[in-house]
Amino acid sequence: MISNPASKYRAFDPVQMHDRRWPGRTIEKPPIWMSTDLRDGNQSLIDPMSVETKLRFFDMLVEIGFKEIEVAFPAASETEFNFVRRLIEENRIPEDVTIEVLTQAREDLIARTVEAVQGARRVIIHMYNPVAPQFRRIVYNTDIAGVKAIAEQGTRWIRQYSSQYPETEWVYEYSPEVFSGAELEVVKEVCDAVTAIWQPTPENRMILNLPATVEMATPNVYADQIEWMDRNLANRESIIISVHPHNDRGTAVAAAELAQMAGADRVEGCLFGNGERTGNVDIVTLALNLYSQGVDPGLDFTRIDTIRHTVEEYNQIPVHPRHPYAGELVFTAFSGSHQDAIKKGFAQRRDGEIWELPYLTIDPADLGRGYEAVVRVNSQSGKGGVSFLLQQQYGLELPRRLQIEFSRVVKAFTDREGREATSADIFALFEQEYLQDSGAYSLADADVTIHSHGNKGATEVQIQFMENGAARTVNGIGNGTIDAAVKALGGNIRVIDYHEHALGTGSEVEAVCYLEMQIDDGPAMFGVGVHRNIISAAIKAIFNGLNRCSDNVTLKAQELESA
Ligand SMILES: CC(=O)SCCNC(=O)CCNC(=O)[C@H](O)C(C)(C)COP(=O)(O)OP(=O)(O)OC[C@H]1O[C@@H](n2cnc3c(N)ncnc32)[C@H](O)[C@@H]1OP(=O)(O)O
Ligand SMILES: CC(C)C(=O)C(=O)O
Repeated sequence: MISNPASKYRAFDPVQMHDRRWPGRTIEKPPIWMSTDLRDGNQSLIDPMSVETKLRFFDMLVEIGFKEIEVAFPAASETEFNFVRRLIEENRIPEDVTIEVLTQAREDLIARTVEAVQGARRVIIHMYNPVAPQFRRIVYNTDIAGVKAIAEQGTRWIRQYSSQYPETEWVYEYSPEVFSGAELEVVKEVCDAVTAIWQPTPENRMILNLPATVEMATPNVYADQIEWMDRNLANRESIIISVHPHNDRGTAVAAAELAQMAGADRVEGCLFGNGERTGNVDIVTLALNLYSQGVDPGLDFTRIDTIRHTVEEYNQIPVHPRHPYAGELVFTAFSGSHQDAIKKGFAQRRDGEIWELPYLTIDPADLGRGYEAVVRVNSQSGKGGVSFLLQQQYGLELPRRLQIEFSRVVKAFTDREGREATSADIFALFEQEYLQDSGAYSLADADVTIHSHGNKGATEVQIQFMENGAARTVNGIGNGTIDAAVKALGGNIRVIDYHEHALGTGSEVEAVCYLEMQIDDGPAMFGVGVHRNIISAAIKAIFNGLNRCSDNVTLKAQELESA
């Protein structure tokens, strides 16, 4: 890089407009979408698509809901030409879908293009020629009158050749190429001249497509350019203003949105932003941005993962894992505070409510994605993520202090392994820590007797267990099972907290008990028990806790006389 970029590059001149209206507007309806995946997307690929691939891509675009699809530059190659013929001859174009084809303003190319679409019910024939000063000077060696004459002549040829097929409904689209870098008065002069030749009416409108062929300025500048055209074009009521933003500065989505606020009726782009250089504007993002604002975009991305995989295969270009809405990781939180907020959001969410999940702009389920990838755990994660996964995948609802205790176990794992802990890893760690019967203590059997004693009921528990290989039997009476079990085991166990819930459903249901306890002055820690019987689950939780602190434990349990 050079130390003085101003010696090589210059800032884009802003549009002089002091009463611009677009900043105060909002987008309340979708634009007319036009997919150019099979044309602008295709022309940017290392290996352009085969006819078969284009046929499958076309079907997918139809399924998503596109009503206008630029299918080819038919004069470019046999593949392009044959693809258009197959669409038409095999009746593959649904009644409500219009195909579009692109041509330069050259007679032979126009003739070939019209030949390619013969027999189609309705066609948008799209002609472009560069009008921007750089192109006039460098590419055409001509002036404003020269580029205007090319546009006019090309439009006449299109009229002439297309009129040979009156059974087709012809819609004309004209693009003053590199609109983004052209003088607005010049663009207006050329576009008005083209309009005057085509003579659109409010009933039969033509499309003026104003491309950011190269994105050259901040998106507000593009919006100003579009608003200027909206306000100054002749015969505006007979014109559909279309935009075609490229993404050279990485702001094509913003440019397309501001352009709609500025008066654009139609947007051309590609799925996931494929296209020349940095790509065309991404229609998936635009559509789902609308959706997230409560506006039906008219395009269906319910199966976003399938669409993404298919497009990756057809384009032979991967979609970035962080691509808005579609990337593999975009609904995934690794960091603790995000996971905590998401977990709380899910816990508080009720069906039918407005979506207000922290960090998740839309419900992944609306795009056919599950919630399992919403939270993933690595060394940046906290208790929220760990407990979310145990709850979502295994139905375990850990009490808060157990979440804190267990997340240390997981943190030690992720630090040690230097990698993500999957749900399976986390559950294995949980099983290892809390659900194993091995250890110094193991429960063999327990009998519970309820003594009514009038209103002052008492519970008696007899427990048979192994302590360091020796069989023992103890007995205790208390206010409830846990109290009685604790007394049977010697009374130096203090229960601090207790939670239980059902696990599973139907005949497979089990009970899980979480018991926080302290032995003598030792640290508080949890034991967990799972059993079909809730009482056994509670006693197992005590034994699990004993095993977890067995190094510091001396039970004061008194052997039963009879044992
Ligand atoms: C911004 C865009 O995406 S525009 C679309 C671009 N897409 C493509 O180009 C893909 C398909 N293109 C092709 O396959 C080829 O370019 C073809 C078959 C159409 C034409 O190929 P060629 O005849 O070899 O011409 P080439 O592409 O090199 O074009 C250059 C010539 O066309 C002229 N030209 C370029 N664009 C246009 C236009 N829109 N209208 C009129 N003339 C044009 C150039 O000035 C140049 O003329 P010159 O030879 O007199 O200097
Ligand atoms: C043909 C035109 C619309 C184009 O692709 C561009 O300007 O980027």
